[in-house]
Parts: sequence; structure tokens; C-alpha cells
Amino acid sequence: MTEMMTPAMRQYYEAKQAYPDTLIFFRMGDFYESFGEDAKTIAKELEITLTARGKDRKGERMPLAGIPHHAIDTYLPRLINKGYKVAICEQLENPKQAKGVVKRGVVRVVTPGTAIDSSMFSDASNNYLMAVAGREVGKSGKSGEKEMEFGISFLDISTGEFLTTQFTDSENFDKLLSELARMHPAECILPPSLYGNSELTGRLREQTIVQEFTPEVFGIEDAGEKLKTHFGVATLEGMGCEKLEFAVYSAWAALEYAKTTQMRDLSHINTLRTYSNTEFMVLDSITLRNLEIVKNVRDEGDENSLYRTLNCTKTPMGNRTLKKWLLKPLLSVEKINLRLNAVEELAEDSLLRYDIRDWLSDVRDIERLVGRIVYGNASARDLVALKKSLDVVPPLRDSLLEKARFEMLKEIAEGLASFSELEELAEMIEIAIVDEPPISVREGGMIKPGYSAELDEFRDISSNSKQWIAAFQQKERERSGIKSLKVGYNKVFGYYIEVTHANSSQVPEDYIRKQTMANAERFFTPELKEKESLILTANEKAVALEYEIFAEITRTLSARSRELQETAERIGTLDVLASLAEAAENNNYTRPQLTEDCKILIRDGRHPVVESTVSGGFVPNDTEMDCKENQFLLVTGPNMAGKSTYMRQTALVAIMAQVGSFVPASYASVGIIDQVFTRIGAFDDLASGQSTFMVEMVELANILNNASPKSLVLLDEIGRGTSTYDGYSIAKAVVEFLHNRGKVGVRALFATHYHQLTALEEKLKRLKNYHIAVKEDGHELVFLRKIVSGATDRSYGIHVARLAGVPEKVIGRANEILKELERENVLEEAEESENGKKRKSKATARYTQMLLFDPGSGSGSSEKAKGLSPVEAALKKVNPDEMTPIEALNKLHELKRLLG
Ligand SMILES: Nc1ncnc2c1ncn2[C@@H]1O[C@H](COP(=O)(O)OP(=O)(O)OP(=O)(O)O)[C@@H](O)[C@H]1O
Repeated sequence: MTEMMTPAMRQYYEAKQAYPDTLIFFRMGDFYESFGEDAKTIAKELEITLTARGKDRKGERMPLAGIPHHAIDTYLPRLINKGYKVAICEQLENPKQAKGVVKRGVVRVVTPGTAIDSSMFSDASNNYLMAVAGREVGKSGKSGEKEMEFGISFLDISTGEFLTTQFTDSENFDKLLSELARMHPAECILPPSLYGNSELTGRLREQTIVQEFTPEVFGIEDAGEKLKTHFGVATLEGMGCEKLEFAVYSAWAALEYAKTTQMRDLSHINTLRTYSNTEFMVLDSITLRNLEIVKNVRDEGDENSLYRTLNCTKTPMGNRTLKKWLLKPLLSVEKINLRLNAVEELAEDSLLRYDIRDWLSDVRDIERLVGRIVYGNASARDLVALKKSLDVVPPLRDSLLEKARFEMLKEIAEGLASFSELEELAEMIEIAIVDEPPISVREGGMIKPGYSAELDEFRDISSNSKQWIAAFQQKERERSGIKSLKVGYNKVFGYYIEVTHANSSQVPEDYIRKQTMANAERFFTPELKEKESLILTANEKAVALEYEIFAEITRTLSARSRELQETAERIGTLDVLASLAEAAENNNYTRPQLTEDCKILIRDGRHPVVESTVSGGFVPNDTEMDCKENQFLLVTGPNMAGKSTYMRQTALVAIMAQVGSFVPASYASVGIIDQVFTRIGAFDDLASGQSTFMVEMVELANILNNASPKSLVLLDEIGRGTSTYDGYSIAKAVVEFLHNRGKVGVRALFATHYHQLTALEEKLKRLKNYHIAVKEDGHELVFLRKIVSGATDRSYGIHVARLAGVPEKVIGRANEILKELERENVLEEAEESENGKKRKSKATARYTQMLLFDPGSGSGSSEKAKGLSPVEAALKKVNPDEMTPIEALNKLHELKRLLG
């Protein structure tokens, strides 16, 4: 069968065999071709024509689909974004010089988590590859649940950022999934042992593309050694993960996956940072969504997110850093204050801030530029962009060195100053590369004249050639007497002398015929031939020399990739600090206080996003929470009054404060929160087959099981998805549970339409009722948006229905029904209380009788011991909450009378 195959097809099958789970882009001349099943997939996904050619291994027509090689930047991202892996099989030698079939080989495998080209990214966000290692480590004492030990690593090949962590997790992978939601990796790799856990892969697949990776890489004993070799260090202690077995496994797996797919130098990945989940406030995926921290719920874009509101960054590094800070608010008061000091300084010194932001607007994505330079796929334009970005650093640094008062800005300035070669590197690019170089690095035109004498000489030859040709043409015209004689050039035949047929008799004898055209004849002379070879080789040599110079510059830059990346990181941090200061100024925020206690005190708090969207002006509100009377706030109020907004703004102010941002309030003091839990709104999780109510209960269970005294819980309308009685019962039990949990309970805001719950204020001492005020103005309901203490007893749902445009007829009828229901309810309540009284009096009677006529029974003896009369004892026994003493006495007299 193989005899039928052309040598090129044999190469294709070899590539396919080596990379069976990828689509192969097989370079043939100016096209990347794909064959067989790959071709069918590619044609379908890219909507390109599927043809057939030659024979496959079975001797059948071979499906074929191809794209022009220059269009790869357009087509490849479309496949990668759909989760495909693509192996690029290039021609490894110049086809013109090849003896026999051109050598080909796979030069790179592009996968979602290992993309590096800017065309693959829709924005400046990080593009992480995630690797997970781990195993079950037994059962936890309390619940007998399985526990997992996980090591996870995140690698962004485009910027060189590399992070790792290790933690113990529940059998539901809660922490792992929270990290996944926070970091949003494009791809996740697992060893077979975890890949086989369908529950785990199922949960991961909801958020990312999951791949299995070979066992030889995961969990190998010398993973640590291999990492050390890569980083050129003797120990991983300095990186913080020497003793974290699974963190090390996952880090090596990520790096090895990157190496095997990229097949080139990855020296820009020059450090690994170990982080711990205990350093950050936990915002799980549900809370991130409910509070719209980085994405909105509507279309998953960033409009109306906290991130968008605060984002005044100027650089891609700043943009990415801001997102990271928002996803990981800090827990350490000290660290938060470092950030706040810097933000305050930049907020107050508007001149310095203005200058910094002005300089930063000229900075490009240094991290990704350096990534491409090390990687070997940078263009001369990338070098110019890097140079322009580096030019900004000296004035920025000097200004900070002179003016910065607080630690963080000073550190940034000193860090920038420590990179002493920065100016030299910028200058190296400045003197070598032209201001507007071409895209391609293989066609010349990149290097400035004067940079290399040798290059200038080659260039002289080719540029002088124009004059030489003109002079040659003139000379030949004169010699032959043919006025229309022309010297021309084309790619196939090189230089030629063209003479029309009409003048053919005048052609000199030493002309050698080259080509016959319809109207003319083309010739050359030995002199022209010699000049041609000189010009062409000079050109070729110039282009080759230019590439060599360019490569030399990129090598010098690569050797400084670490310092360049540190510079980029410092610029990112400075950008975020200046951006937070800018947002604080623009939106009238204030600096929050952070404390270690459990108080939250916010004066005139606003919702950072809603405040810019409401037309009539946002009404600020106070929040006061502590572990005493105000630990649990029960918020009632009509529909649309602003309950959810109020609850969310409280959490958002706290999150912003812990991020190190100023906050929308006139005063705010926040006792550090370890995790914000939210249960808000109804999201059907149809994909996982769960009903709205089930989703609600699953989220609720998570909160009840995991909230700590340092957490903040927001609950909106718990129990709405089921029958009123079930819902009310669950809501009440939840309030009691959270209020009483541990010794101090959990700080919680609870919005509800179950007004009966407000009666709990009398029973639960740390619970406080609040409601959002409204005013009735005739038929109109006026929303005052003000939170006031105390409960409300009306929902005004029908008013809201009218506002929403429900037809008047329906509104009128609804009001009638409501009145009827209220009347019936009054009657029912009266009847209930009458029945209640009857029951109580019966019970009282029975009990009193027992005590009067059989004083030894019940627990009367102890009362006797305290010197109480049986009647007094009976009175004490009657639940004082249910009957006043007078009522009980009356009943007793009545009882005696009856008994004669
Ligand atoms: N403090 C405020 N100042 C001005 N407008 C506000 C304020 N709070 C809320 N709003 C406006 O009221 C709208 C409704 O608020 P929200 O969704 O918080 O009400 P709700 O009481 O939770 O309603 P429901 O009970 O129907 O869920 C918001 O979208 C916003 O436009």
C-alpha cells in the first residue's frame, strides 16, 4: 500500500503518527495542507472548501483542505479557540536546494494554553496553561469525607509568568474549582490518574479545555531536579516549593508540556512563584459571578463589572495586574496599607500621577514582546516597540526617585533603577533598527545605514546598480543606434536588454538571445550577466547579514529577559496604583481603614457600578455590622427598593478595601473578611441537570458548611424556588443556624420577602431588622432608596407590576384579590388565635389539675423545695410567653369552680 504513497504523504503520515491527537498543518509550497479526517474537520470549522486528491493508504481519494501560508494568523486562532491542537509541519529546507523530497518536520504544536502569537488573544488578559497533580490522602476526621491533596501550576508562555500552589481539598474539589474560576486557564492538563476521575474532569470541563498528559511526566521523582536545571538554581527553597511535592510535579508537568509543544527556548520562563490560598480573600466562582467582579452576568463581557469601573490602566501589564488584584484581595492589613499608602500618595499628587500616566501611555506589552524575542518569533517592529517602551523608564524612574514618599512607590523606583543596562539596550535597538521596519525579518530593510560597514557596502552595490543600469542602457542605445532599447528585470530571467522586432536588424553581434516575446526580443551580454550576479548576490548577502544583525540583537535582549520582565512587572504595579488613584479621584472615593476585628462600618456607601448607571442620582446608605447586636442584618422592603444593591455594595466596598483601592463611601472601616459567600438570584444549571431550586440549595449548603466567623455572607430571597411553607421554614432555619453558628455566628446580610422572619429580632440577639424605605403618594409608590432600621410588612409587588407596564385591568384585579386575601388572612389569624387560646387553656387546665390534685407528680417537688405553693408552681410552669399570669389565674379559678 505504501508504494502508492508519494514521499510527501509518507512524511505527513509520520507527523500524524507522532502527533495523533492534533490536526496537522502540512506546509507544501505556499499552502498549509491538511488531509483525511483532519481536512474534513478543518474544512468544516474554517468554512473552507474540501477537495480530494491522490490516493490515501487504502487507495481511495484523499480529502484535502488547505489555507494559504500567509493566512495562518487568521485561521489558526479560530481552531485553537475551538479547543483544537494544531501541529505545524514546516519545510525544513529551501525547496530549490533540496535534493529529492523537501525535508519536513513538526516545529511547534499550538494548543489553547500554549498560544504565544498576539493573533491568538482577544485582549491583554493572561493566557494560562494549568497543570494539576495530586491524589486522595484519606478521610477528614469530622465528616468522614475523602480529602484530596492537590498541587496546581499556572503558566503563561506568552508573558513567562509561572505560579504554583498546593493545598488539601474536599472531595468536591471546592478549592481547586475556585482557583480555576479565578485564573480562568485556557487549557488544563492532568495525569492519567486524575484524568480518569470523571467527576473531576467533568467539573473542569465546565470551565476549560482538559487534556490528559503522559504519566512519565507527572509525579516523576526527579521533577524537582528538572525544574532546578531549567531555572539554573541549586534549590527550589527560594521559590517556596522545595517541600511541596505536588506543586513541584504540576510545575514540571506544565513546563514539560510547554517544552514539548513549543520545541524552542523557554528561557523567558525564569522563575516560579509559590503562592498560598491563605494569603487571599476567597471569592469562589459563584461570588465572582454574583458580584460581577471581572465579568457581567448578562454576556460575560466586562461591561458593568467592578474591573471595568476601576480600570484606568494604561498598559497591558497594568490591565492584567489589576484583574489579578481584584480576583485576590489581600488578608494582611499591613500589605493592604502598603497599597493604600501608594494609592493615596498618587491620588494627592495629581501632577505626579498625571506624568506617570502620560509616560505609561507609550508603553507596549513588554512581557509579551520579551516572550516573543526569547522565543525567536519577534519582528523588528517588536524591537522598536520594546525600545519605545524602555525609553519611558528613565524619566519615570527619576521622577519617582525624587518624589516618592511611601514604601511601595520607592521600591518600584529603586527596582527600576537596579536595571542598569536598560538604557544601553534601548540604545542598541535605536542605533540598529530603522523607525518603521517591515513585518518580515527575512526581506531586509530593518537595519539603519551606518550600523554595519559591510552591510552598507552590499547595499551600495545594489543601489548603485540602478545608476549603472541607466548608464549601461544609454551606452547600448548609442552603440546600437536603437533609441527604444530598454534594460529590464524580472524574477525568472534576471536582467535583460529588450529590442522590438522592428529594430532586430540593428542588434549588435555580441548580444546573446535570451527570450522571444510577441513584439520584442530579449538579450543579454557577458558584461550585463556579470553585473547581474554581483547585484543579486549583494542583495542576498545584505538580507542575510541584516537577519544576522537582528538575531544578534535579540540574543542580547534574551540574555536580559529576566530584568526586562521584572521591569514590566514593576510598570504593571505602578500602572495599577496610578489607575486606582485615578479611579478614586474620578469617582470621589475615600481611603478605607482596615482592622483585625469583625466590624464593618460604612458611611454613605455606594454601589461602585450602579452609581454610574442610575439616572436620578444614587442614594448613599450606611452599613454597620459587628459581632454584637449587628452581626446579622435582615433586610426587608418592597420589590425594586434596592435590597440587592445594598447588600452587594457592602460586599464590594469590603472587597475594594482589601484590594487596596479607595472605596465609594464617605467613611469606611472594614474588619478583614476571609471569604465572601453569596446566594443571589436564580441561575438554572440546566447543563448539569439541576433545577433552579436544587442549585439554590447546593449553593446554600456550601455556605452553611464553610462560612467562618471571618466570612461575610449575602443571602437574597432564600427559599423562593419552592412552596411558601417549605421556603419559609428553610429561610428561618438558615437565619437561626448562621446567627448561632459557633459562639459568634457569621456576619450576614439577608434580604427577604418573608416578613414573618422579622419577628426573629426578639429572639436572636445579634440580629437586626432593616428595611428600605418607600413612600406612598396616592397610587404612586416613591422609592426613597434609604435603608432604615426596623421591619416593613408590605411588599408592594403590585405597585412594581404597574411600573413594569402590566395592564391596568390585571393590576386592578390583583388589588382586589390582595384585599380578599388580606381579609381572609385576618379572619384566619383571628380563628387561629382563638383556637390557640382554646388549646392553651386546655393544656393549662390539665397541668394545673395535675399539680393541684397530685402535687407529687411532674417536677412539682423541686418547686415545693423552693417553698412555692402548688398554684405558684403551676403558674411558673405555664409558659409565660403564651399566657399572662392574670390569664392563667383566671383559668385556674375557673377550673376550681368547675371542679366544685
Ligand atoms: N441606593 C440607590 N440609589 C439609587 N438607585 C438605586 C439604589 N439602590 C437601587 N437602586 C435602583 O433600584 C434598582 C433595583 O434595585 P434592587 O435590584 O437592589 O432591588 P431589590 O429590592 O433587590 O428588588 P427585588 O426584591 O425585586 O429583587 C436598581 O437596579 C437601581 O437602578
